[in-house]
Amino acid sequence: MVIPGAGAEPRRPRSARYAEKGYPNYAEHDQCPAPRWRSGVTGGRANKPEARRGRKRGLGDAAAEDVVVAEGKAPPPILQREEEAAQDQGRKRRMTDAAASVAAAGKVFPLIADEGDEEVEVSATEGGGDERGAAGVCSKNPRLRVMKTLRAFSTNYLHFVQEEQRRAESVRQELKACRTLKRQNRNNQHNGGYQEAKQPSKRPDLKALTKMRKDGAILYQDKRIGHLPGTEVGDQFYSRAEMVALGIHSHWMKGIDYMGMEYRDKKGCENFTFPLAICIVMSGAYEDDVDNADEIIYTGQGGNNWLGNRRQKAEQTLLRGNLALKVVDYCQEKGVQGHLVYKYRLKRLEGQPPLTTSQVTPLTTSQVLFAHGDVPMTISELPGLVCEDISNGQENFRIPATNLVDNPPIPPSGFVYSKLLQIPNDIEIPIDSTGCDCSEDCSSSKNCSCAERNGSDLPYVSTQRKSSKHNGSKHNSIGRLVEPKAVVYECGTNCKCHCNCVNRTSQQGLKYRLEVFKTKSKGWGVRTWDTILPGALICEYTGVLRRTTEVEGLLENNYIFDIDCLETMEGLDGREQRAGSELHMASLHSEHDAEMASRTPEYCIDAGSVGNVARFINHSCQPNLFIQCVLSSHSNIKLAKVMLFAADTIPPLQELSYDYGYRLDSVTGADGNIVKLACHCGASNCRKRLY
Ligand SMILES: C[S@@+](CC[C@H](N)C(=O)[O-])C[C@H]1O[C@@H](n2cnc3c(N)ncnc32)[C@H](O)[C@@H]1O
Repeated sequence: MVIPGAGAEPRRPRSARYAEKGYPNYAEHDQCPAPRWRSGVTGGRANKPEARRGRKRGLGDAAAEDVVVAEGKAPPPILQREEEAAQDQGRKRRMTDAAASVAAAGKVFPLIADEGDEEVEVSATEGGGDERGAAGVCSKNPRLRVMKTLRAFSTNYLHFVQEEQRRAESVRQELKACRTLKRQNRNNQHNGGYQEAKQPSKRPDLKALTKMRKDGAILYQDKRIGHLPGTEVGDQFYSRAEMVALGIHSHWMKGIDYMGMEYRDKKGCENFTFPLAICIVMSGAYEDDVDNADEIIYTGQGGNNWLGNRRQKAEQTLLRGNLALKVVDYCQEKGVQGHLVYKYRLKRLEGQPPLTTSQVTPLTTSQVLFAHGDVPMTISELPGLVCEDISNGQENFRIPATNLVDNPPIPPSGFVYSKLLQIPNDIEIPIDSTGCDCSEDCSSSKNCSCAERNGSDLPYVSTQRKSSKHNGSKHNSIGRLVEPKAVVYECGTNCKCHCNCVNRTSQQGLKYRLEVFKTKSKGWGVRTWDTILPGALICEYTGVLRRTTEVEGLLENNYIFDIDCLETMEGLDGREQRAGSELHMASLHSEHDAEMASRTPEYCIDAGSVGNVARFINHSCQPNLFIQCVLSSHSNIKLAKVMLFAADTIPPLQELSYDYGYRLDSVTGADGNIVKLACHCGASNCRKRLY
């Protein structure tokens, strides 16, 4: 058959989609720190600093079918083609093996090379690809490089959001100083300010990409045909900018990424015909798209009213990306709005792993449910529902529990839910007598003393969250931690700002719908129903505040968390050390010399019999959360609150996890022997043991 485009054996492009339309609100974190866990096995090691310092606590190708329409001839409709193909082959099959590329909303389906296939890497400048990763990060594990690059993008993004908000605020203040608009217009300087305020600044996500390009931090800097190491079937991207940061897709807006005619003579490209599509994004923006996860009907690019109602407003042409994708099964037909659009049928390659979400949940069907970032579920419909709300109404959202593992299914038991940390009478929490003088939100204040304590900027930036009809959230603005610190100083009792001030982010309760579910090998776990953005607060780790000496020797309590800001920041064996931590450590030392005298944590949080949803969050060697110590109404870091934040964009139904931070062989039993616990996190870099 004729394949205009593909010469010999076609290689498979990647196809991808991102979960939400529009550009995202990101954040980032470099490395997940080590929280502080105590094993209930014995209290033997609790007073051994060397044990504590360990890991122990704390913490298609478009290619494919050669069904191509002869130039100038109207192609038959897809289904007709399909039928023809099926008849041709004498079996019920929709497309040939070759015709298989695909994605489900928000997922990447790196197309798996056949055995013996070599990945073709093509540099725009010379043969051979270039993958440097997040600003020169040289991890050998491609998956870790992908994670680090995404986190680097988020950090950059949040910094630029913060910078933009500062700029806008200073212009606003300047304008406020003008008495009347009339006077502003007469006054050149102020008019200049007004103009500046009106000038849209470059988008923070694009600024972040520019910076990453400049720093050589884009992971795959040159276009490639085929699978990109480190990306996996089921990966979801919140924005195309993330994909550009990785180098999966080269444009932040266009749907089809392709290699143009200039690649014809490049080394390694001899067997291809160009232009050749290498990656597509299915974002939900085209109303003519159909997404069945294993098979999608993809609308070509162009003619969409991006800035208006996002409907098709003009006919598409068979140029650029559309031409590059014209190598599979495609046709031209009238779309929903009556304009001619190009449609391409793309199918998953046989043998690809199933979608991650369908592996973890019985909720998913073959339909892609998460195009807008949330699971459209009601609690009463949940399969395996054993409890409608483990929080008994204490949280902003109900937290259901499901159990599809035990027979008969049983709910979580043996604890009392408490949204707040319980303070026993014999532990006195100091209260600071000072606070900031800001009115309303501290982010709009020029001289916030709480910002100063955090090193001049507030630790959080407020970003808008897309409203979701599913979660009924009234919380459209989300405070996100720009980067992890040894300690975050929030506004507290004596601050004059409003309770919705962004610098009270951890005091505002749950912002995402969570579910406690029974896992096959780790007991209960927690997963999200909403897309969680990097830097967003998940929840506090609550329980009963105790002296560490009290819990020594407590057997069978797997829910004790040592409060140790230093170790959380330093990480374990340097593994989880966060970017800039030396700086934070230095400032922490200078401010808290007295408390630092002893490195032994004095207090811990015992969630054994009283606690919140955090007590169900499991350990992972490749976690998506990290621990952050937070101080608000007092300054004693030994009594800091322990908060869990998102390290990455976490798609719906993904299990939440953090690194418990045990060091191997650091836990001993009552008999003095080392106790081991197997890890079932399933990460590619799993250490196989929690301790
Ligand atoms: C704080 S609890 C987490 C919630 C717990 N799964 C439950 O059912 O309540 C910690 C305990 O969960 C289990 N656990 C957590 N992460 C695990 C992992 N990656 N592999 C195996 N077991 C894990 C271990 O028994 C651990 O002592």
